[in-house]
Amino acid sequence: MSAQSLTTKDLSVFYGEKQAVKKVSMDFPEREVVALIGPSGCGKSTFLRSLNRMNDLISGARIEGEIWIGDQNICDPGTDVVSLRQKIGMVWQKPNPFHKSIYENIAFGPRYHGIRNRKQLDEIVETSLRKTALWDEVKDRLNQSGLALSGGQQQRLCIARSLAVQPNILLMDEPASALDPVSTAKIEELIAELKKDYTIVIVTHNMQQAARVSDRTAFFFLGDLVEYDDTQKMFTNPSKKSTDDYISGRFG
Ligand SMILES: Nc1ncnc2c1ncn2[C@@H]1O[C@H](COP(=O)(O)OP(=O)(O)OP(=O)(O)O)[C@@H](O)[C@H]1O
Repeated sequence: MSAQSLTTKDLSVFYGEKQAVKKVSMDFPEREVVALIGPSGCGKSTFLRSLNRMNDLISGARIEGEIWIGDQNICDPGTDVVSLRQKIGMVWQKPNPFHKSIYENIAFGPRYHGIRNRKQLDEIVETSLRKTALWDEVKDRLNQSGLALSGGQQQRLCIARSLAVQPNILLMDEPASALDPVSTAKIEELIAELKKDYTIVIVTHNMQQAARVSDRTAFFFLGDLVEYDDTQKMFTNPSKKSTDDYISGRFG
């Protein structure tokens, strides 16, 4: 099993008594993009956050079931969540660069994980910024604050920051919903490029975006995984009526 393979088995997530995700079993093919869609409150973000144990940070949240990355069940209590989150990066809806320079935003993670050599850090910064097509835009102002960039550039900086610690899997929670159409198109192009190297899971409310960027699509409703199939099939000939209703805008 490769470190890029991701599988959930009967994964449930609870907030106190409330069950937000109900026994979801999914396989995420390596180096493909899977889109999670569904109406507000159906558990997409909760499910996504559980994949790198971010829900641990929410008091009262609890997981049941299994999440396999390669041959490791990351729900096991002995799991090192710091190294887990290194291997499974997360990009949030709103760009959230650190209050640091562009350079330091990228170098922070590798330094935290023990890399001190300046030349090595320089290389990581350049490579990460090139992967997100940001290098040419910022190479002459690496010491400027990351917050001085445009919203779209900030989001690409945050993606570059995730890549700097060499993850295998990227989780993205509505990564373009706060961005203008041009920046959104750049993020979508970037996702298409990144899937050559990474397994990507993206939550989106934008049906066109799901259709454009993903290989497979999962439709969630009230915490259940209703349907999971090739994106083309989901958008042209879904098996379930509720999927069809949602995709064609009849509810949600
Ligand atoms: N921190 C929390 N504490 C308690 N309940 C929560 C918490 N976060 C989410 N929930 C509840 O869990 C359910 C699923 O929420 P979640 O945010 O995962 O849905 P979603 O499909 O991602 O919604 P949206 O598309 O609006 O982001 C909702 O009923 C929500 O109210």
